[in-house]
Amino acid sequence: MARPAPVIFDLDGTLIDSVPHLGQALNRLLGEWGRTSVTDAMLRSFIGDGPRRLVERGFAATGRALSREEVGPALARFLDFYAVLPADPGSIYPGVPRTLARLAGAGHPIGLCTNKPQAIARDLLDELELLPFFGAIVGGDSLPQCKPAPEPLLAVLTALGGPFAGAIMVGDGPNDIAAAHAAGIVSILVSYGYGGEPADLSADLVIDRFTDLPDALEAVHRNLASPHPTFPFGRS
Ligand SMILES: O=C(O)COP(=O)(O)O
Ligand SMILES: [Mg+2]
Repeated sequence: MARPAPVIFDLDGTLIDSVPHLGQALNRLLGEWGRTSVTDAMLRSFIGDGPRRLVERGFAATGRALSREEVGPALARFLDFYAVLPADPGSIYPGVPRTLARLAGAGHPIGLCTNKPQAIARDLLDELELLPFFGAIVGGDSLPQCKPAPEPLLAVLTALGGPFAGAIMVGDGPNDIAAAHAAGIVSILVSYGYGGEPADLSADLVIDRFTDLPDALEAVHRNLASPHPTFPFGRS
């Protein structure tokens, strides 16, 4: 029997709802600069390209954009604010721990590919008691490239002991789907995250709840084992 396929997860908007904490840190920073706060809806559209872009977008949305010289110190200040916030178990989306436990129990190698800095992502997973599930973590600062480039996904697969047949990326945004596409692996979109309209993102499958994942993986497996697979991305 083929070994279970590796499953690579995005972090923000997929495993955890990071809007409250990112919002607290960003709005503290904006407040120091005399700016108005950003709303949760704005934040959702800012997340997914790492903290530097988040900070830049926060400033651009509330007044003058930061100059190139201002971005570094503003980012450092943002990360200071963010780092002191205690991880909130309530930020984990419903069913994530038990579903990860089920996948790990079935033998799926599990990895993380986020555009958050690697150390921050690792510490967060550790505090939330999710770290033991992950055999590899690649962050937005791990490589010269970040999602939507394929390199971070391929690095996760290598770190998990790949190459593998039938690897799967699970994420909430266009970067996740594009990175999977570029890496030639199957993509599953979670519809509850920050990525916008599922119809605009050409994922192989869409799930509405994290707990739908085992059934989705089964559907991927059946598809890839069929004589005429249509995953990834309508390949025939
Ligand atoms: O924008 C970020 O900081 C991270 O986003 P991601 O975990 O969805 O890649
Ligand atoms: Mg995300």
